[in-house]
Amino acid sequence: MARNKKHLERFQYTEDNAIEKPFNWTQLLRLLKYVRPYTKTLLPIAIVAMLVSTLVRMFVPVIIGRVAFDVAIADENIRLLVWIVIGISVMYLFNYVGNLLRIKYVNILGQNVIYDLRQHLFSHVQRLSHRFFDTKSAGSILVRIMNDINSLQELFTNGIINVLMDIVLLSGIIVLLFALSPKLALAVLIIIPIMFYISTKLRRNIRRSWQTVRIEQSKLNSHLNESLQGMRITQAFAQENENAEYFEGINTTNFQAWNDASRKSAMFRPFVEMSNAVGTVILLAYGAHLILAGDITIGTFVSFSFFLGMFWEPISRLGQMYNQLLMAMAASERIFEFLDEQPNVKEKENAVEIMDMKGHIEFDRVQFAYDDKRIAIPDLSLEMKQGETVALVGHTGSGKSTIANLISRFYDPTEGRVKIDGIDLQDATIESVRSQISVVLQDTFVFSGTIMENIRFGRPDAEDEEVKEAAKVVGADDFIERLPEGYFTEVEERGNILSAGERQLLSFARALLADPRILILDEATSSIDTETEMRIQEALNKLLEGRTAIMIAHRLSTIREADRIFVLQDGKILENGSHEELMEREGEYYELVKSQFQMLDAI
Ligand SMILES: Nc1ncnc2c1ncn2[C@@H]1O[C@H](COP(=O)(O)OP(=O)(O)OP(=O)(O)O)[C@@H](O)[C@H]1O
Repeated sequence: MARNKKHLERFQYTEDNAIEKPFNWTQLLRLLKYVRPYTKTLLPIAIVAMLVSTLVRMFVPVIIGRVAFDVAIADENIRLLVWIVIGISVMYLFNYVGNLLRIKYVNILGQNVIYDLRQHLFSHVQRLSHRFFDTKSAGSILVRIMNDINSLQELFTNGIINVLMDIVLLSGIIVLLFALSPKLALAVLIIIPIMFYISTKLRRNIRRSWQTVRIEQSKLNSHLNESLQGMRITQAFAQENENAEYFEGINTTNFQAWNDASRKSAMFRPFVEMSNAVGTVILLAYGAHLILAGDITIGTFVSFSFFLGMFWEPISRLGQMYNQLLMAMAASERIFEFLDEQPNVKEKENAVEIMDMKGHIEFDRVQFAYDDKRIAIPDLSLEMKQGETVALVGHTGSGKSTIANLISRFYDPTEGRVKIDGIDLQDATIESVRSQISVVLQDTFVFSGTIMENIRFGRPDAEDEEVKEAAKVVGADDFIERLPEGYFTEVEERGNILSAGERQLLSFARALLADPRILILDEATSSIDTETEMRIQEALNKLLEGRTAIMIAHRLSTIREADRIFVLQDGKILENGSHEELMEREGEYYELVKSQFQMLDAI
């Protein structure tokens, strides 16, 4: 059994997925702020509609008991009885219309709030810095924007109004019961705490047990899946017995979870019926006694029996609502955690626009660390002149991409300054910096849409002709024209119908269209074969013309033409100069080139 437990440790149910959290007023008030824009429009309509239908439901039993029974029937007044029937029918009509309007407006309100919240969260997440995305998986962000917000839907659609309605209904009924007969009211209301217990505690207990069942089932599924996939290995190592023991452990836990949940569920209905029965017995016994003693009329007794049947619904809903609130606490905690996240790269209030960027880049004693533990760049000073093509080379992890990230201001240096045209990037507006810099990455991201739209992403206001021209310059139009619908071919997200090289040509076109002052090519030519490479070398030269360009490449053949090459190691510059100068020096660069040639020779 100990072994089974060890095995189970592999399938942890993490705290991040907590389904419920304790109730928290501050959080609830913060959530309710999203209703504020509708407090003058949708909310009042829904509340009035709710009040109308609730009042009808509250007064009909009194009219039936105290007027129909005690007056009309007692006096055999048929005329009055007919009027009562007509009156109640009209009231029910109001009730019907009230319900209709309440449900309609409550749904619109809920949808609006969910829409606002999702929009707010998405635009906030979009503004967060790279550092945030470094530490969060896309999946976990997706879950918060979709599932967590969805789980608040019920709270905002029915929750708020239902709570109001149920509180009005319950307190109204209690007041009426006391007005009709305080003694009988006291006796009958004993069942309310029992009902509360059933609807909150017992129900929550049941729900949690079913959650455990689901968790156990998913563990069982994962284990089964893994077992079947690894069957050959299991058999090859003759581990069937061990495996069967593991399986038995998970299977037993699953079985126990089911038993527990079914046992608790089975208690629910009998409990509800029992509490109703207790109420009925009290009403019948004590009510009859009071009638005989002349304390209450038959009509009062009738009203009481109507009201008794009306208790369960609001109490049950309030209990359910409370449980839902605890679930909303967990979801909103996760949502607010993201909303409270501030971008690491902040814009100063008096930030300046870098107009007509020239592209002169300077690193002034820059230090940078992604986290507290490791320093990616200890102390770097360098200069890239306007219009220069600079190549960054060095082993994996030497800091090439980090330098590019600092130029685009995806991160701020921990110390020192990065300047463009003499302006410290931390004093400039983010938009003015990034809009004049283009980054072409090795893994080109293709959005779902047409090829045309994907290239136009570089400059949304570009005409079709300009898009085509850009594609032509980088030599991408050949393959685009060959696609079934040319520029209007739809590519799915990530562009699976295109080869890696084609995707890269596409990103060149995108960058050219954007016409940036600074161009960063991060391993951008790695997926292009040697033949295509030669073909686009010329195009690349066009792309680089008149701009400052930073090329990051492992394949040293692509950077031979660069004006200057920086050789990096551990975030420091080992040497810099043109290809010829560095080859002559026979230093680190020379070694790198030599080792690449040896590798090629060996192939
Ligand atoms: N987002 C990140 N979070 C934490 N550390 C990072 C992150 N990105 C890079 N690093 C670390 O910073 C150092 C420099 O990385 P960088 O990506 O700049 O290297 P590189 O020279 O571009 O490498 P490669 O050639 O493999 O792309 C490495 O030690 C790397 O582990």
